[in-house]
Amino acid sequence: MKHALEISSVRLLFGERLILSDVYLKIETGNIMGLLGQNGCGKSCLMRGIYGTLACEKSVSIDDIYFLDVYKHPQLVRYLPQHNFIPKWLSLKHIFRDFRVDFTGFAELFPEFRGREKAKTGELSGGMHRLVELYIILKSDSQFILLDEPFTHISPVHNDIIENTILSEAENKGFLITDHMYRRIRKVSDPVYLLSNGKTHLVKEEEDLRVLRYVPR
Ligand SMILES: Nc1ncnc2c1ncn2[C@@H]1O[C@H](COP(=O)(O)OP(=O)(O)OP(=O)(O)O)[C@@H](O)[C@H]1O
Repeated sequence: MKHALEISSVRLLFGERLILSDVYLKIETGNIMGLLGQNGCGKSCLMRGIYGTLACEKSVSIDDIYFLDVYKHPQLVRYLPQHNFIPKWLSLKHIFRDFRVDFTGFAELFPEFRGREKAKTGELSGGMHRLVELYIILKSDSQFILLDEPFTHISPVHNDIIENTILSEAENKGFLITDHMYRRIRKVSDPVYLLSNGKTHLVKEEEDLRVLRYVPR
């Protein structure tokens, strides 16, 4: 079944500083929407605003039902924040069970985790910890997935596997992804927007990124 996440009238001010202004996005099942933008332009704030963990003016609906706090409905939306969110004392077994994600499938894709089900995330390297968080979010049973910097901290070979996993999960989900690995974002996403001066600009080709001063000329 196809679902639609619609975000409109997003406006965020910190003091006098306007961070987001009249942002509109529509993500449907099967869409992988990419979001690029300079450091500090408001990408994470936008995701947190949609998710409901940052207060801002907004209208967020899924299939025409409006939500202020969609984070209370993990079957609808899951969010990978920029920073680690799983406590270091939890075992992989515990985490995969809580998120109802199959550990065996994970260990088949990433053989270095084979036999490590009882390991705690605190025993993993930073990148492996991140990989666990990323995988359980994108494999979770949810209609829409927001990923804040999924590719950062992950090695290129693992990122190729993650890219393929996102593509296959997108058969039944909609994604909003932001990362500074803009070539990966452009490869996996369509459409791609660049957030600048609080507004979204559609990116069709690499030259647009130069014109919008995201990449150097
Ligand atoms: N609680 C807050 N109070 C005041 N300003 C804030 C607060 N949270 C974020 N900001 C500011 O809002 C702006 C947008 O922050 P945000 O984290 O969304 O940027 P970003 O686009 O995700 O950047 P990056 O690519 O560096 O992660 C930044 O200038 C940041 O300093």
